[in-house]
Amino acid sequence: MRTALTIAGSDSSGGAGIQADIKTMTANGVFALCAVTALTAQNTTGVTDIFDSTPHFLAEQLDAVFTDIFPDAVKIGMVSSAELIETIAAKLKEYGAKHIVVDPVMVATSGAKLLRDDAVTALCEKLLPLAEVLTPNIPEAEILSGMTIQNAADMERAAQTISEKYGCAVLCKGGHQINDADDLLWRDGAGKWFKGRRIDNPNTHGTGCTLSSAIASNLAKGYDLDTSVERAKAYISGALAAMLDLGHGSGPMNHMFALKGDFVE
Ligand SMILES: Nc1ncnc2c1ncn2[C@@H]1O[C@H](COP(=O)(O)OP(=O)(O)OP(=O)(O)O)[C@@H](O)[C@H]1O
Ligand SMILES: Cc1ncc(CO)c(N)n1
Repeated sequence: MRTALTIAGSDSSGGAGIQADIKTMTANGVFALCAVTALTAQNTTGVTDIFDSTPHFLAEQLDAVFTDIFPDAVKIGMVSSAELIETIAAKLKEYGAKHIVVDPVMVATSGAKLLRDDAVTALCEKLLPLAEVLTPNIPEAEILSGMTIQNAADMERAAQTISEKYGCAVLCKGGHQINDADDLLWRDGAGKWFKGRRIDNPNTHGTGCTLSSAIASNLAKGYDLDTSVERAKAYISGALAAMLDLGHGSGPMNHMFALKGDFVE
């Protein structure tokens, strides 16, 4: 069985972060490994508190994983401080990790800030150059490119700028602002649009975590990047289309939409 590692924060509401990643990897047929960067006290209406792992304890988790079950792909999500980012970058280099997907998580769907301002530089200098693909949404792409994005042409310019700056592919997500379900992949000097069917579902908590984990799962299984993005979009469309409705805010998706009924021996 292929394996994928998520390095991310825990979401107590189960819809984003490590929990979304593990469900996504499992649903996509790979064995999920995890290293927790932080605990968040969070639900569908917001984040009330964050408790960071120490850099030492994060390094211990990464050593434990890489020296035993070497992951076929790695997904990185919420990492709130420069010290934790530096720890991850050093360990990924030490072990020669492959197929690294970085979701540059900065702000939660609910508006909570998940990355400290002083950590943006560490993210850009240490982690982004290790990535095979980055998956920013529009506000994140604006910060990483230093440009304002108002339309599809701006998305293309920003993705190209980020890709050239950090030497990796960039999947800029149209998200909830421009072309809801249309994402742009910029790689090797050219852009390709992945058009999605817009699903009228207000419950989008954890969509970014889910998409990046689905891409990592497909890379782990040996698919090329274009195919991995295509398959990840099909997966997230299925999870959104299942129309789960939990909680008082923007709720989680049904990651297990393809499971049929209860397990019986
Ligand atoms: N209503 C929708 N219908 C279909 N696909 C959608 C919809 N909303 C988002 N998506 C898709 O979900 C994926 C994640 O994109 P999104 O822009 O929501 O990420 P994000 O803003 O990083 O997520 P998060 O809210 O978890 O931080 C993308 O592939 C996007 O096209
Ligand atoms: C732990 C965690 N990671 C990422 C996100 C982004 O959706 C979130 N809300 N919570």
